[in-house]
Amino acid sequence: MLLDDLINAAECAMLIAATDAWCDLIPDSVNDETGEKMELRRIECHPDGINLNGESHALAFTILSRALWNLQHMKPDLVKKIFPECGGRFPEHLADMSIKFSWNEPYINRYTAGGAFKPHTDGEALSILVPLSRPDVDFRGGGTAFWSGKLEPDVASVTPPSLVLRPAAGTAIFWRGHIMHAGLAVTEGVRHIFVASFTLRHQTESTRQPPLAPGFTSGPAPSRQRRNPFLAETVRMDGATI
Ligand SMILES: O=C(O)CCC(=O)C(=O)O
Ligand SMILES: [Fe+2]
Repeated sequence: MLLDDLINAAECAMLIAATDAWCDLIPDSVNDETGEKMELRRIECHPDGINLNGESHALAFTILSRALWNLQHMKPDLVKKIFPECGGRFPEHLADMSIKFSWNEPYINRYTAGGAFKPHTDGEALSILVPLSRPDVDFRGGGTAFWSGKLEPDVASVTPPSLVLRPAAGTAIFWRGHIMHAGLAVTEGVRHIFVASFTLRHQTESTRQPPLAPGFTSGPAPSRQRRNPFLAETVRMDGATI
């Protein structure tokens, strides 16, 4: 499924600049066996991260909340199927959910000429990928390939894909975690994408309420009114939320 303009041009440019600055700072990864430079670098852009600038990490969270917001309005029935953890009452139950990412995702993948990502499945409930750079302007080749049906990665790598998507920068691609896909080789230029695979899960009491620092009191139990989990809330020293 495709969703136009999830990230605007200025936001794409900001994420690209932050990624390139990080790559300039940290020497290129080198293949341990061959000693060659890796043409695919994966830079963490986690909402809780600190490696890029603050705007990038905040934007990662915004991108995901925008994506879920749009999905729940455009495809409510599909979203109920994808996230059965929400008890079929998405989005009301979103307030009780937290995001469990695959590995250290979200990442920004940066492909230079020759860079590719072999066929694989992401394994979580939902994957979202947003190209940040412009096909045929910033890079040539590349794109995301998909295979329909059940096949092993080594079979997929010698089978023509069923679909290749090379959408405009800022357009989101969504797919389910069991679908075989790959990043096709970039032939020229640099291709940047934002990518995250995740499942929603219930927050436990321990994730909901971190232990208080010495000197702080927890105050009365918070009320169970529904809140938008994407809005930050401030807890006063007496425990009330403002
Ligand atoms: O580059 C692409 O189009 C695919 C990237 C991907 O599948 C991933 O990072 O998990
Ligand atoms: Fe993937």
